[in-house]
Amino acid sequence: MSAPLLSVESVSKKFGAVVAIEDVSLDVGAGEFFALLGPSGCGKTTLMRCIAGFESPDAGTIALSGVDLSGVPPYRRPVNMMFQSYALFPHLNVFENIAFGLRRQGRTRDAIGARVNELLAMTQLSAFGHRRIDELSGGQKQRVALARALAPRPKMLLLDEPLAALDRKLREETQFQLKEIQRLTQTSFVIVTHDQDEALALADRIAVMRAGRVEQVAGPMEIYDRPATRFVAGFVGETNFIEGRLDRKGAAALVAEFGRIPCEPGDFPDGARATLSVRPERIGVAREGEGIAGFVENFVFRGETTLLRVRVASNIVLRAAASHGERHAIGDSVRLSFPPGAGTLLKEEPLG
Ligand SMILES: Nc1ncnc2c1ncn2[C@@H]1O[C@H](COP(=O)(O)OP(=O)(O)OP(=O)(O)O)[C@@H](O)[C@H]1O
Repeated sequence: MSAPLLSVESVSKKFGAVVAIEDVSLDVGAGEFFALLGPSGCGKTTLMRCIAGFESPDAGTIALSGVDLSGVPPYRRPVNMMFQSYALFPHLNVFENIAFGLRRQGRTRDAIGARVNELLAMTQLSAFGHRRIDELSGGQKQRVALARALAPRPKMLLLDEPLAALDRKLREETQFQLKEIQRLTQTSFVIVTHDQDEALALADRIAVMRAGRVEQVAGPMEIYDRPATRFVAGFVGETNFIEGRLDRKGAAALVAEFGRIPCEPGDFPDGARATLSVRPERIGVAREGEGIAGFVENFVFRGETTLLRVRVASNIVLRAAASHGERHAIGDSVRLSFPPGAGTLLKEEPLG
C-alpha cells in the first residue's frame, strides 16, 4: 500500500481539564472519502481543527505526505476547510466568492476565469456566477462554499457537517453530488458528522469516535456488519444486544435466558460471558416452526419492512424486521430464527 496522505499519530488535545481528544491515530489515503463520526462532544471537530491548523495538539504528530505539520500555519497547509456556516462573502457574487482563494494565490485573470468556470460547471452553478449570495437557496450556497474550498486545488478538504443546514430531501440529493464531486476532483475529503446515515452513505472509511477516542476505523459495511465494540454497534444502525454465555461445544451458540442463539464464536473462550449484537433485519420472523418463541408486542410500519417488537422473555424484547407484505397484529405468536453469522459477538462492557 502507498504511504497515506494524512497520518495522525497518537494525537491528544486538552482544553483546561477537558480532554477533547486522547491518543488518536488514523491515516487517510490520497483521494479517499473519510468520515469522522460520533456523538456531540466526542472530539471530532477538535481533531479536524488540529488537521487544519486552527488548534495545535498537546501531544502526537500530524503529517501530510510525510511532512510534519506542527508549526505550519493554516494558510500554508495544502488543506482547506469548508465551514458548517459556509462563511461566504455576502458582498461578493458567486464568481468572486469562488475566485477568492485563487486571487490570493496571485493567479492570472485567465487562469482564474478558467478554474472558476470549471467549478461552476461541476457544481451546476454555471448560470449563477453573477448572483449575489443572498439570492441563493441553501443548497446553492452549500455548492458555492464547496466550489470555493476546492478552487485552489487543496490536497485535502475538511468538511464540518457540510449537509447539516439542508432539509432532509435536499440532503440526500446533495450526498450524491458531494460524492460525485469528490470522485471527479480526486481530492481527499474528511467529513465530520454525527449522522450515521451520512457517514455510511458517503465515506470509503469511517472512524467512529467516542469520548475523545477512536473506537473503530473501517469501511461502512464492516462498521455495520462487524462492529468492534458495543458502542459502535449501538451508535451505527439499529441493533439488539443479547446477553449470554458462549457454548462452543458442537455448533457454537450464545446461551441466552430465552434460548440458544447460533453464533460465530471468534476467539471467545467456552463459557465466556458475551453480548451478541444482531441487526433487526438479520432475524428471521415466521409464524411457526423452529426458533425462539415470542409474541408481537408492538410494531411500526417502515415501508420496505415492518419493525416488530417481540417479547421473548418476561424482561426481554427483541426488535425484528418483517418483510414487506407480511401482516402482523399485536399479540401474534411468532418464531424468531438467527442464521449463524447474523450477529457479532462482543465483549461485555459497561455503557458509559
Ligand atoms: N475551545 C474550547 N475550549 C474549551 N473546551 C473545548 C473547546 N473546544 C472544544 N471543547 C470541548 O472539547 C470536547 C470536544 O469538543 P468537539 O467540539 O471537538 O466535539 P464534537 O464531537 O465536534 O461535538 P459537536 O458535534 O457537538 O460539535 C467537548 O467537551 C468540548 O466542550
